[in-house]
Amino acid sequence: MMMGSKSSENKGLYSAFIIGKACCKIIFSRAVLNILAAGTDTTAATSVWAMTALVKNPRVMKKVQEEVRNVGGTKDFLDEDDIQKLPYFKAMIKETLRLHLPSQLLIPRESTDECIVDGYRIPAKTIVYVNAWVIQRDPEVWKNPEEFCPERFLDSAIDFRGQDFELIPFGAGRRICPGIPMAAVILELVLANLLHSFDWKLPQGMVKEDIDVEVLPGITQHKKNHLCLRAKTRSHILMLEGTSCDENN
Ligand code: HEM
Repeated sequence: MMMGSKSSENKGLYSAFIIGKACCKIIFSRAVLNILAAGTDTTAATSVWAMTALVKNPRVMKKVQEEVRNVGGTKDFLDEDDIQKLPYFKAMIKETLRLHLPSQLLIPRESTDECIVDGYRIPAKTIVYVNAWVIQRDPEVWKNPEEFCPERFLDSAIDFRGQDFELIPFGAGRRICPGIPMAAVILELVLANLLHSFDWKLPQGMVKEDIDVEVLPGITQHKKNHLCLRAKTRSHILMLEGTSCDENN
């Protein structure tokens, strides 16, 4: 994608794109937009799914909050160093990405050579779709796959960085998500601080069974219906209201 122009040499990526033809600007802006879309939508959706899973599983919510608060103590803000001391919290994020991965299908691949997968012959040059959602709920791999149970990762080396093919919310191989470090830091900081600073209650009259896990159609799997919760600090209750929550409050 780098544009060949002597004057663009050593002037950085942006110069390489804009010097020359107008279409280079378009390519550059599309590339930036792609990164923004790929990065913001997915992390936002995953944060909502994590909170959804936690309010639906009060046992996990209690356990993860205890861990976060033991480490956070009276601090106002948990930083990246604090988060390294939170094994259960990190396991909770893995479990969220196992059950509620934002991209269910990975980027399509083309097979280079003929091969046999599980008895099926895949000719060369076949477009192959990898369904990570199905892999991550495979009962032959995961015990009680539908259950939200971070404990499964506590004594396990399985990670989401593309080496363990049973957990591939960021994909694997050459086209693996390049945003993993950024996504991990954002998810950890956002969720740890939400759990540290607030208790999360359902709107009056609602029980956890009322919270659905329906998904909006689209490339990124967003929760279809807004997650509406009351955030309660130690000293007072902050009502977090969205327009769609009004009827519940
Ligand atoms: C929870 C957060 C995220 C999830 C679950 C996620 C997931 C994915 C997946 C599944 C792919 C396709 C990988 C494959 O087919 O092997 C992908 C690609 C990509 N992701 Fe992410 N992503 C996340 C956050 C981010 C962030 C924060 C950025 C950038 C700041 C980012 C940038 C990209 C880009 C540019 C690609 C395309 C890579 C290519 O075409 O080769 N993603 N992501």
